[in-house]
Amino acid sequence: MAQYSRVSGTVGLITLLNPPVNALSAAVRQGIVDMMDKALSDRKVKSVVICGHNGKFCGGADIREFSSPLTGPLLIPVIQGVESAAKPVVAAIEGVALGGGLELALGCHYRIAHSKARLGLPEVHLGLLPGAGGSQRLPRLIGVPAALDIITTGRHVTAAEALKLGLVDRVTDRNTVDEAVKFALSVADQSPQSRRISTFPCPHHPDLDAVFEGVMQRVRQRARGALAPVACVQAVAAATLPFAQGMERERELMATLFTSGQARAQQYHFFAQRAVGRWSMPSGARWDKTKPVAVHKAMVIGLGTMGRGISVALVQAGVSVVAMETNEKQLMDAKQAISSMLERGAKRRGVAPALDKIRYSSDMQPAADVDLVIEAVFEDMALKKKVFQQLSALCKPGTFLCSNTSGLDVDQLASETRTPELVVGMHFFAPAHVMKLLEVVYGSRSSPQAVATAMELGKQMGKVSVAVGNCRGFVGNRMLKPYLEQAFFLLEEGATPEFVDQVLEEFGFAMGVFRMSDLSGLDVGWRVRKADGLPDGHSARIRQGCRYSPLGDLLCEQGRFGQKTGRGWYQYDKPGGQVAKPDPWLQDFLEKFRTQHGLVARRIDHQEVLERCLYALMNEGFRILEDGIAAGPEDIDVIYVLGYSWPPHRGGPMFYAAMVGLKKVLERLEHYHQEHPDIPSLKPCNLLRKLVVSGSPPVQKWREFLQKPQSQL
Ligand SMILES: CC/C=C\CC(=O)SCCNC(=O)CCNC(=O)[C@H](O)C(C)(C)COP(=O)(O)OP(=O)(O)OC[C@H]1O[C@@H](n2cnc3c(N)ncnc32)[C@H](O)[C@@H]1OP(=O)(O)O
Repeated sequence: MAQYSRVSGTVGLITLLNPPVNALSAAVRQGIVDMMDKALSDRKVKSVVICGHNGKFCGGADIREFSSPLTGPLLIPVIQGVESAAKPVVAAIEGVALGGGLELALGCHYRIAHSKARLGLPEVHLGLLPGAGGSQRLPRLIGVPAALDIITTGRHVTAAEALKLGLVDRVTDRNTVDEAVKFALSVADQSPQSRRISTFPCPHHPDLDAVFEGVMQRVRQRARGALAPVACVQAVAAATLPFAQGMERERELMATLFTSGQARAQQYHFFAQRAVGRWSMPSGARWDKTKPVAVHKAMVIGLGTMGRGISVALVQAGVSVVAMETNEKQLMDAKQAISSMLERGAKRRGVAPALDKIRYSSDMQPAADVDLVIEAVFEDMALKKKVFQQLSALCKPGTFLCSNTSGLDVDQLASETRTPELVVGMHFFAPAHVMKLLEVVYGSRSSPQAVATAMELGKQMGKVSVAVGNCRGFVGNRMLKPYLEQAFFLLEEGATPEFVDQVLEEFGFAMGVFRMSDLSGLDVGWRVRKADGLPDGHSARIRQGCRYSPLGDLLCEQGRFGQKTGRGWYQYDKPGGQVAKPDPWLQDFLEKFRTQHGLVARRIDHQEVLERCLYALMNEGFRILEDGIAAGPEDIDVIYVLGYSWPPHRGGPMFYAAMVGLKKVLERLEHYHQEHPDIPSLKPCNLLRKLVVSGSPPVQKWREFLQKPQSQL
């Protein structure tokens, strides 16, 4: 809803009131209409200010309303009503003006922003476009190139940048509403006629065609099949037409997006990202019943790529860091690298680099005086255990001990310490100062407070933290295994790496499985498999009664580790090269392999690649839910979108399973398992069967079918 009062004698003040972000629900839209009527019919009122309750202008349309039939007045006429008002209307922007919130501000005749406010049109992240006139008014106000940038990236603009762009008229450090009221008084006698953005022509640009072509090309490349970014460009292109025609085009494009499955997927992802913050543990411990401990000082042990990124993320979050590395040369290199990462980051954010927040050490002693340690040494259990033993002896009581591991047993590490309750896994993703995902892994003895502290620290670092149980590979890497396996089996059966990658990239992954494997290095998994007892030079296709593909191992035995060696599943022009080219050697190798094992290459189609790779991955997701390793499908989906480049417009693997239809997924898995009975990951899991028998409920209802979770190894 909206509140109305008359202030300073002649200013009508309308306050949007819908905590926490004053989203434009039906009641708020109706409130704006009613309060505008009141202000315009009050003879004493000469000008109007619109502001938001509690220091937040408006977070946009109420996204929750998108899933049911719209009620109340539509936002477009509400904004038109504001713009066409005969009295000047000023937007007082504090906190955020996003989406429909900024569109409402664009309907006002003047915009005053607080210096800390953020403005943006992030609809593209919800699978939409700014469909309440934003795609038409913004380019008219700030020009096509700047509008295209803001609309297609959905990024938030600071008040300072908004002022530079001409998006706001004034920026203030003082009370924004008071300033806006003063401003409204000063323009009370002026006609708003010349301030109506819908009447502006689109500013001239010498080569608009080239601008649109360039942006469209970039957007299509980045979009990976997402419809919204492309529609955003098309909508802005319509801003060069007369306003009414542009609005009609915006409406048509919006209607297509609105009913697309993609918008549903991205809106699900928006709420899923927030839902994972409400974590729970098998013991019944929960986010709202556990207080995290504030971390002022942390230590990072091991300054390889991960340790460096983690140090930077901590410093940028305002935590004092001791970065430790025993190898002096590595320590010096790390210091240089971390300083330049901090400087680059600070430059991007327009602040001073916090170089004084970090100090370096070549020994473990400073661990005695920190609140939390993140161990980020090489992924080797024996080495990590040694570090945890040392930490246990050194740290003061209450210090949280965290391991940046991508899949090792957190309970084993905890058992090396005197305080297993303070031990958790913190699985960062590379580059750790950039990637938004953090898996927080609780072991069987981790205390709720340790989990809450790691979750909160992740949030402070700007990450979306997901609490997961302790099992091999946790959630993300555990699901990756059957996915990779299927890709290897498909090669054995007749596919090529290029074809498998092409299918997965068309689906929307940033990189197909083989290009990704070349980038991250084939040797990483090989070393883990060898540590698990993989015999050298052995190419058997059946291990412990199950199908096994030795292809990756055989490539590693040839020194083909991927990009870093210039050869892997593809060939590169040099070690470290990035352009993947099909390698005739690999074709020959695959043919020989098939002959050696009596395999006849068959034609594998697009559908089989997708179904076998993705359904095997989803099936593991159902098992993870069944085992209680993830608390709900949202947790898995957030992990896959933020950490494994699953296309956001497909929601995540569990959401996608629901979109495809659980019955179909089950049938196809049954079919493939019948064809390949020696591949256990294709055997449909019980939870999937149970959901199908229960009529395939929507993904939001799956939690009702899950047993009480428990930590499992
Ligand atoms: C014709 C169509 C016209 C217009 C289309 C649109 O306007 S689409 C909406 C465009 N707006 C956005 O995309 C903004 C989305 N919100 C945010 O980015 C952040 O929430 C925000 C505003 C920056 C605040 O961030 P903060 O970290 O402070 O809070 P949090 O994200 O946890 O949100 C708090 C709770 O508010 C809920 N919420 C936020 N925005 C909306 C919204 N637009 N509609 C409905 N609900 C919203 C959010 O879900 C949180 O609630 P929770 O119960 O925890 O899920």
